[in-house]
Amino acid sequence: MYFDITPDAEFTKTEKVPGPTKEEIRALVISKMRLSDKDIVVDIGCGTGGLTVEFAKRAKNVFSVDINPDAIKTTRTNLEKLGLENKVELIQEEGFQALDQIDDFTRIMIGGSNGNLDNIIEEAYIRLPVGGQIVITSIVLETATDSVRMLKDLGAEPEVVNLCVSKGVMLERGVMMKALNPITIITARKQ
Ligand SMILES: C[S@@+](CC[C@H](N)C(=O)[O-])C[C@H]1O[C@@H](n2cnc3c(N)ncnc32)[C@H](O)[C@@H]1O
Repeated sequence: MYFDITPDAEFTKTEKVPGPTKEEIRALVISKMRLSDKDIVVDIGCGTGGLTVEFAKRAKNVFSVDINPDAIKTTRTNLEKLGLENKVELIQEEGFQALDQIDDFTRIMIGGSNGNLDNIIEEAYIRLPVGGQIVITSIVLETATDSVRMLKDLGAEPEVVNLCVSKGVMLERGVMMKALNPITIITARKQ
């Protein structure tokens, strides 16, 4: 079982793709996903591959989806760098449409859903097996409130956690705490 989280600085980044989910946030997402090595994970909005690499270290296999071809390229680069490419199938597609191509997933992470959040959540939740887990990260408040509404409509009992992380910057006169963007994490277990 892996306990390490890959440091942010180890990821290859590109200007055209948002950077990896920060390592402290990734640590909590991994815990909320309740992953085992039997799980089949879908990562919608894989971006730089920050979460995909964490899932690949721990799960049986991973399907990573992004609408942006540069994100798929960047995620591939990061998987290869860490020797994890064999665990992951990359799909360049809109998240909702990609779900049609993926069978028997047991965990789903939604980290990007522009314009299609409701459809992705509904399709994902309905297809998860009982005990399966859905996790959504949001920087925009509306994504969080829409996710909660949608999950409640589907009969789930969502949990909501807001994470405000500050990191120390070493100055000559001391340590200055610098705040990162607050992230809301919504989690639900399929009932
Ligand atoms: C904040 S980034 C995710 C970062 C990623 N979790 C990581 O750790 O590297 C969001 C990503 O979602 C993708 N995205 C947004 N809407 C999407 C959709 N409807 N379908 C698929 N991907 C989408 C964007 O292209 C972007 O790469």
